[in-house]
Amino acid sequence: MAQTARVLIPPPSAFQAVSRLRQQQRAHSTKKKASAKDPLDISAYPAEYIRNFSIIAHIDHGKSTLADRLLELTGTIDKSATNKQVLDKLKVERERGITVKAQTASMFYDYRGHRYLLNLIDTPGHVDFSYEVSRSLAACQGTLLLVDASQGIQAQTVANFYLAFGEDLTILPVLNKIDLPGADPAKVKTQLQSAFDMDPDQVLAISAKSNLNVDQVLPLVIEHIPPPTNTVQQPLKALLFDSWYDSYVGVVCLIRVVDGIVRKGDTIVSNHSKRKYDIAEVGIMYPEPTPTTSLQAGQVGYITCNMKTVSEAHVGDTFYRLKQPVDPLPGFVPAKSMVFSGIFPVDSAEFARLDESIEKLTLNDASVSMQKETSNALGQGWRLGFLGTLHMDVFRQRLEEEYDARVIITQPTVPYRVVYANGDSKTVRTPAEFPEYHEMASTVSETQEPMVSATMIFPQEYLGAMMDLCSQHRSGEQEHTFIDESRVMMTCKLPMAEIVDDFYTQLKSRSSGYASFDYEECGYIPSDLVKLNVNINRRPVDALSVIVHRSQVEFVGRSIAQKLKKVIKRQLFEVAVQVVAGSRVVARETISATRKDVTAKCYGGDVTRKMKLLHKQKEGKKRMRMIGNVEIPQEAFLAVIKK
Ligand SMILES: Nc1nc2c(ncn2[C@@H]2O[C@H](COP(=O)(O)OP(=O)(O)OP(=O)(O)O)[C@@H](O)[C@H]2O)c(=O)[nH]1
Repeated sequence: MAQTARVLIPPPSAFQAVSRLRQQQRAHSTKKKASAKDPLDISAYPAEYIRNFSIIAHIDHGKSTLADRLLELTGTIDKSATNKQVLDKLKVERERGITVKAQTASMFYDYRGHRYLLNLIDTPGHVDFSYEVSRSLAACQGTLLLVDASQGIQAQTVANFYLAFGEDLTILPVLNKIDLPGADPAKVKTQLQSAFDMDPDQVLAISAKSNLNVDQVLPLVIEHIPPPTNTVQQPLKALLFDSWYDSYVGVVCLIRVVDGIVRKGDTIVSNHSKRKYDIAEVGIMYPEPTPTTSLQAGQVGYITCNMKTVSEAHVGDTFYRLKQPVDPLPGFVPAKSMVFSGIFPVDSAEFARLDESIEKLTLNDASVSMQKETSNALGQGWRLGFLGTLHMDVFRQRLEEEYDARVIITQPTVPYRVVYANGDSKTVRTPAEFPEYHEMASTVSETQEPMVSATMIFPQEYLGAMMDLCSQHRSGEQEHTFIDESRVMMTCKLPMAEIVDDFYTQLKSRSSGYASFDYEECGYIPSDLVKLNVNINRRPVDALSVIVHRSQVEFVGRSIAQKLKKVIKRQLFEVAVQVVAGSRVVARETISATRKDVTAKCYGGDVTRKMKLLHKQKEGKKRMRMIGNVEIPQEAFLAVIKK
């Protein structure tokens, strides 16, 4: 029941002051957390006055901008110019202008005489991060489906709609960017009607940038999204849906309290590991972690406890109170890695440090799978599984920027399957595991590759170019339908290996950026696969091996040899680069001999200058790998990845 008289949180103006103070604290020192303050009492918010919702959309349709506006409107953050995209917290997100990690923020909002506690989850738009979206949706009862009024429905609009639909959430369509001259709200409303059977009259049209109609968003949320169920009297049942590592407080778990109540000092048990934890702090993301006296049924917030290692926070886990076990929540289907790549430290002395960094980073990103790997050429490293190539690239960037790591990433591969003559089969995640040429005929009965079902949406004038692109990437039969008079939705099956390569870049360039793309995995088909090995001066460099379809052997082989020729520096002797399929040389390049004297330009005396140059050369060499007697630069591995 409503207990408005007991609202103990400060009024919005005081919140602004707290928020401002917090920002100042953040700017000057990151040492002191808000935990020094008295905890907020949010027990006066029963489920009835809570709304948990997310914003989903295609990439760049304005989710983070709308989230900013809502946080400003509720006084959760200032309207200052520095408060841009506050929920895109990672450096990589700000640099690339994309959301990679779903973020939660709580707000208080007065509506029709009541104060509501609203929990908003901003989700990523890119297909590689859709796992983040599905986890976030498990903490919500409804979602805003945001569509750019100038671009209309795109591939991830469709994919995200079906994710939310599958979770049985209330979906509220919102058109954004109606301030743009190219915006055509009427047309996009028709698209929403024909694609999702939505009533055009129920679609709210806003501009998150200019604040137009943004004040109508939260009333829409309160009136149409159902509150969570009020089960505060029942034993504690909480879903762990996200977690991260904070260097001051350790592991932070984001939870949705489904039943009961949880407070500081309680002892809870993880259903996954059956380990006990004492809760050190509970709180809400406001938008920074802000302690509260409790979290109760329907509320979304964080807990910190005595979790020692980052791997203990198992996303999808259910927590319950000690001695009061409950039926666990269904959790999540584990994210399936689509792209596997080897990661090795540039300097092998950094292995232990990199191991720790990767472990921390994978806690913040449960969709990365990890296993140790040893390469003849690169030493000890890891084989990591990612959801896509952007995901892989973002992971690498975060390792380098947030953990100051220097790594070599090998050519990504998809999980192939090898069926042996004796009936056994195995999934192959690295070229090293793939049978050699001579073994194929005697022991292997079939090789298979994973396929995806791809959806593309684009203006109809690009239909020919898109059909061409798919055919060149070994697509199956293509089907297309018109979603309005000028836009086409095309679907087809493609080998996953084709899309981890440069498919997306080509799709964008051939459609002048207008085509959008989404895919989901759809099983394996038999495929004639061949392993290509690279020999440098007759020594195999296992980290450069690739698995390709037989039809691509010559083309890929030539391209690898040419790229390596460009990036491997000339040595004091001649270097032969060979790409081989079994004993057959598919392509060969020769790098002629030279001698590089870095001090050549230093005429005359200054010995310190010469020393400096020689030292610099030595530093540069740390980024090299010796394969036999040939130095291979880091760029060689990157060159093979890039087309
Ligand atoms: N003109 C106009 N531009 C907008 C509006 N809303 C957002 N933008 C701009 O659109 C771009 C993308 O906005 P974001 O909020 O980062 O989009 P997003 O959906 O969060 O992006 P991802 O998280 O990467 O999927 C930014 O340059 C915004 O300034 C709007 O209402 N009008």
